[in-house]
Amino acid sequence: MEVFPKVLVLGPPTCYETLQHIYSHKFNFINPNSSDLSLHQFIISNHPPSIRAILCSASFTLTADFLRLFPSLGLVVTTSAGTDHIDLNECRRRQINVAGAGGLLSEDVADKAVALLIDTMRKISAADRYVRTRNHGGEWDFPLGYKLSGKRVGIVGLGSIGMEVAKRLESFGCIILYHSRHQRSSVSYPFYSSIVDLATNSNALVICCALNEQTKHIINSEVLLALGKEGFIVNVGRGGLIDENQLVKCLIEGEIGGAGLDVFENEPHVPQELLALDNVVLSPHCAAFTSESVMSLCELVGGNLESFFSNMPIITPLMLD
Ligand SMILES: O=CC(=O)O
Repeated sequence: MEVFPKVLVLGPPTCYETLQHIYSHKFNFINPNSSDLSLHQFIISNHPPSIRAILCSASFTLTADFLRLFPSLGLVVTTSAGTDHIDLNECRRRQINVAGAGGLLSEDVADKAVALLIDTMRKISAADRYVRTRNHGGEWDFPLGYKLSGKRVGIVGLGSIGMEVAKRLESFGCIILYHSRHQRSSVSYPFYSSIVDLATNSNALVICCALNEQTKHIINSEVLLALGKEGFIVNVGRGGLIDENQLVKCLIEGEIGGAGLDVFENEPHVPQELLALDNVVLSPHCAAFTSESVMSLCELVGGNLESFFSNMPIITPLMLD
């Protein structure tokens, strides 16, 4: 009987069902989330020593301790653009390859960022609620939103997602400014090394950088106050980039104009206070996923696994130096 390489599935990623369908004749997917195997049962089983690859989504945290359960591990494939859920130091130390989504999700995330910005500024979701709850006759008297065209939008993190956001917002007539780890010589947008200065000079901030020790709570109360009462913030990065308690406080006290949030600090928990605010648009961490991106992810993940198990270079390696 042919023995297929074992791939541990954690998360499980949105594309897993399709992937399983296409690749179950090549890989032995082990999904401890399934009804017949719990994670604990899996860990104490005889599987861990023979696991050579892990497939995960951003919702499963791969700590160094967890990775140490797999002495033969050679590859981690994540279906996410972000890699903050993986202990990259441990992967580097053990020379475990890490494959990410590359730039595959950038366009979808950028579309969602722009949608959230327009939604919060033009009150689209609030208008929808308004019509649904007042559709019994009587005058309409809906509050004014803000024009997007001509606004100064500060992008935090001008990587592949940030660049797609900039491109889209330029075509809406916005003026793009940015903050990034380094100034980029390939763009002429004004660069701000200080995020408070960026906020002071922006009507809206779009947060698209990676979460790491340097960027945790990069958006704190000082930044939010600098953004101001008519300023808007959109987060399609990670919840931990914003000090959520301070964000909630600023929204309640009217210190900023509104927020469009795809991500939260303690997912799937969303602070109760946000649910009651009409100037906040909430989304369940799904900016990256469309029918099309999930199909493309399947192909990419399958390609990365096939390359790894045939000793070829993986397609979208993360450079761990
Ligand atoms: O959040 C989703 C991703 O990182 O792709």
